[in-house]
Amino acid sequence: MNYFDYKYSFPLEAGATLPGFRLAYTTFGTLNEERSNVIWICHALTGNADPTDWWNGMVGPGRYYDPAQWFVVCANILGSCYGSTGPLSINPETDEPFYHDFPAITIRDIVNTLDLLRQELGIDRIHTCLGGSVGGQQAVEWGILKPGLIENLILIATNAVHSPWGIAFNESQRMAIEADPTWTERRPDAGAVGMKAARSIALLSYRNYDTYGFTQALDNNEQLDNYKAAGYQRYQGEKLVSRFNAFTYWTLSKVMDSHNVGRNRGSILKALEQIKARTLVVGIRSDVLFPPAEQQFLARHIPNAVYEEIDSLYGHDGFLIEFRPLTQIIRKWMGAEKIGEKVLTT
Ligand SMILES: CC(=O)SCCNC(=O)CCNC(=O)[C@H](O)C(C)(C)COP(=O)(O)OP(=O)(O)OC[C@H]1O[C@@H](n2cnc3c(N)ncnc32)[C@H](O)[C@@H]1OP(=O)(O)O
Ligand SMILES: N[C@@H](CCO)C(=O)O
Repeated sequence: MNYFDYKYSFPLEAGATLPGFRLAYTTFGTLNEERSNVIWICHALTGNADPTDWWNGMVGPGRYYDPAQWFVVCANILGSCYGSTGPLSINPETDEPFYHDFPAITIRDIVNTLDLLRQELGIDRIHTCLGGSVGGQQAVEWGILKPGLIENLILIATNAVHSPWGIAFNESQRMAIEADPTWTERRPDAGAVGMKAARSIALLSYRNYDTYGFTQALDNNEQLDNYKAAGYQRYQGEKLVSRFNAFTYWTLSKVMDSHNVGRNRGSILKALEQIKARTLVVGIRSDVLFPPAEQQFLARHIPNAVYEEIDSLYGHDGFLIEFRPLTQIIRKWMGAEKIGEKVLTT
């Protein structure tokens, strides 16, 4: 793991200022002489800086993004808890962790920190920037913020503005955290029980009716309790608690809520029109959180974007699982002769 320490005050979009920040990041492969082989991967809500961990079907030896050919960069985002500055970091003004005092941050702030890291690494063009979900929110924002920097933009299961539906899911999760009586305490595991319930709520939006029907089917007709689906929800909550914290969860859920590429840019359409990168947008047919209509909207309004759709039993989380169709679509698009052709599959 590498660290980038930015030692200057960093004004945030919502008004507060961070007294500097740290980003944890990984790189794989070698930057070529022309500095033209950069693949920048933006991670999703609870991801980290190591895509060979959570996207191992896309990145690694023999994968589409093979470090033998590409220089792959991924940074843990501001506000997260895998090495970058977040609510559990020490606030230099108090010498104590920020906890509830961590300031409100936005996707645009996160992208500005990524861009500072990019400059530090001496990268002046990104061959491909890609991400799914919150990762895609960063990628589209970066494409607007720095037109001309990114040559190829791949936006998967993401949107231009977070939907009222998505915000409602996030608020329900924050309500679960607030209902935990420990949430007001200043300790790293405050709100952990609430976060378990929050993850359980979130899972309903990351999967769908069919996912549960297929993977958590009733054992028999005689059952009165102890259903598999119930055990699964609890297990997933426990699993997140073992690797995450409620402060970060809260902060990043707010980051999703405020994602809106149109803010202070006239309109969402005007913002999307600024993108110069050749763009591929991928939707997942069974995604109930970021439904395909959101990606079709992106593809309609980003100049020369191509839209593709994949199937997945997993719904929204399909972007973390469906490596084969994703690779096929990216390979086809990268090799596409007719750049600018719009393929809208409904
Ligand atoms: C530092 C870090 O660890 S970062 C971890 C990396 N994670 C990220 O980057 C976030 C993105 N990743 C994810 O969100 C997820 O890992 C996904 C979407 C890719 C896959 O989700 P998973 O939880 O692995 O898959 P799935 O939903 O099928 O659940 C399988 C798990 O549930 C358990 N499970 C399944 N059914 C049940 C049940 N009825 N009762 C109890 N447990 C169950 C399985 O045993 C399995 O457990 P395991 O994860 O300990 O092996
Ligand atoms: N399952 C994803 C969230 C959906 O984007 C994560 O935990 O990061």
